[in-house]
Amino acid sequence: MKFSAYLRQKVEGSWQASFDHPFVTGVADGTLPLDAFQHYVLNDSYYLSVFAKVQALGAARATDMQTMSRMAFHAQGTYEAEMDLHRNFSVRLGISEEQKANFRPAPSAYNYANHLMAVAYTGTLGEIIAALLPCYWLYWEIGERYKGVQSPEPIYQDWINAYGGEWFGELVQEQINRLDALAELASEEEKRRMEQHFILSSDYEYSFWQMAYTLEQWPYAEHVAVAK
Ligand SMILES: Cc1ncc(CO)c(N)n1
Repeated sequence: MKFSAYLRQKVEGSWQASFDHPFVTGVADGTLPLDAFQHYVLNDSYYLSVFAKVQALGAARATDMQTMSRMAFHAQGTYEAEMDLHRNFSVRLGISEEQKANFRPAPSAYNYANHLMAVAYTGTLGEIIAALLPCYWLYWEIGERYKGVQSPEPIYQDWINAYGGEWFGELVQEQINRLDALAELASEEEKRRMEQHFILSSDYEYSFWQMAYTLEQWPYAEHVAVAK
């Protein structure tokens, strides 16, 4: 069995929970409150800026020019495609400059980003890809599941379309193949760490929906109390 297939099996439960999460089903059927999506967009913009940095750190860790160039291309892609999408959402959701200026990532977004950063600075390229892969792969599966779905909310429809696109599928497959190639060369000990990172990232993906859906804040958030 390919290492990617082995990992996919391991996270069946948490990925299914993501597919069934009211944030995800609410995007598709339009029942998700817009303030939850706004909370998601703000936190995801922060998350994606770290995601791109980790892709670039992966580029720096590569031992051949081809892999380095591809990882750098992926970092650029995150910046262009995903940040573009988010800029567009920010305008349509009416997120103000003040909201952006005062924004602090919620605990779950901050923890997930720091998990990726820790792996980027301490792990091998195989470990970095393993930590990044659920972000790609889970969203791709969501995009596939909701292909053909027409959400009553046009903003949500654009989000669904972004992850069901052909261009995204190709990027995901490339990273799955990269993970399998690196796993072939990895020791049992390294593969064990790759598995841990993949599972932890999958758990954080689930937490991210929950964070958005519950409008998660830091327990002590004076600025929120003052604003109310
Ligand atoms: C939290 C999260 N995971 C994955 C993606 C897809 O790249 C995203 N935009 N945000």
